[in-house]
Amino acid sequence: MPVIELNHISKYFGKFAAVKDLSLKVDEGEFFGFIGPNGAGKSTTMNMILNFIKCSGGSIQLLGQEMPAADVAVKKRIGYVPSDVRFYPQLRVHDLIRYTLDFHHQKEDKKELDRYCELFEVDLKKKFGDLSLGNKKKVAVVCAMIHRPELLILDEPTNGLDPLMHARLFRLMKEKQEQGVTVFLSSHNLKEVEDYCSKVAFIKAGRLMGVEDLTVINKNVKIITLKGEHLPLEQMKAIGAEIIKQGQHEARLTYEKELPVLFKTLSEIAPGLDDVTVDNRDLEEQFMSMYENQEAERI
Ligand SMILES: Nc1ncnc2c1ncn2[C@@H]1O[C@H](COP(=O)(O)OP(=O)(O)OP(=O)(O)O)[C@@H](O)[C@H]1O
Repeated sequence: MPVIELNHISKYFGKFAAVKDLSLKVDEGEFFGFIGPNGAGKSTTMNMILNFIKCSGGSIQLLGQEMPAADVAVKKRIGYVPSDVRFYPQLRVHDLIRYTLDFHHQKEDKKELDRYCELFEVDLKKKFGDLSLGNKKKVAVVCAMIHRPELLILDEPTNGLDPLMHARLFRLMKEKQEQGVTVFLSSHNLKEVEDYCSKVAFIKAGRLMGVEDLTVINKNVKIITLKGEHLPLEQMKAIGAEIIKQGQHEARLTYEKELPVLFKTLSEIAPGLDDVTVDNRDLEEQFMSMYENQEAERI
């Protein structure tokens, strides 16, 4: 069953389309990455999902219920970490967590709270306004998880966290997903998305560029970089390689056919070149080639 279902949603700010005709399904128990360059429309999409802003068009179903009609009922089942964390500065962290639990009609589980506080080094006695950016983010993470949500929506949750906390947060999200929680997160950290997510959606200029299953995305795809005075691109194209970037003395190509054919061709062309490298394609390469090749329009 889809936990998040977006049907042709759009968001216009005046005439500017921040999100345009975006349809997406996130199934129960998935660890779903939502990636795209700055200003692509990730936060706008999340804000529409959570009914913080109204869609200009399209419809949204969350946890099987129609939004915005089911707003409060659905939000009780969701944990959310915003990209820009803002709570009342005068509130102590412990009070903030108590209010979160009250909203979700839940009692404090001391053992669980202690575990999160230890994991993220959160000081319950501090005033929220006195915390650093990273520590505010960690409090937001605890607030998002403490009421045991079925769906976690996290907007660049690792922003401001140090590498140790990055790792701890991703491990905790993975643990939640293994317990059946659906995780939907936007991120600029492609390595982490690649390591943890089962699916990834690419968004650019407000449009969905594609959804990829990360278990198959990079299988058998090679990235070949050729450097030299004369690049034998026709010979590479003849064996099925596709050019993804071409400069005067350097070209990058993808290849996903028979490897013996590739290596035979490379051994023939290598003597005329300055350098040849062959790598497995990773998410970063996929991301870069997708963004370099396609320029979506905004109307
Ligand atoms: N309230 C608003 N009024 C006008 N334009 C807006 C508004 N909110 C967002 N935008 C524009 O919509 C576009 C998408 O912004 P959004 O914050 O969704 O991008 P993002 O993918 O989350 O970016 P980042 O990775 O930098 O956080 C941007 O060009 C942004 O300037």
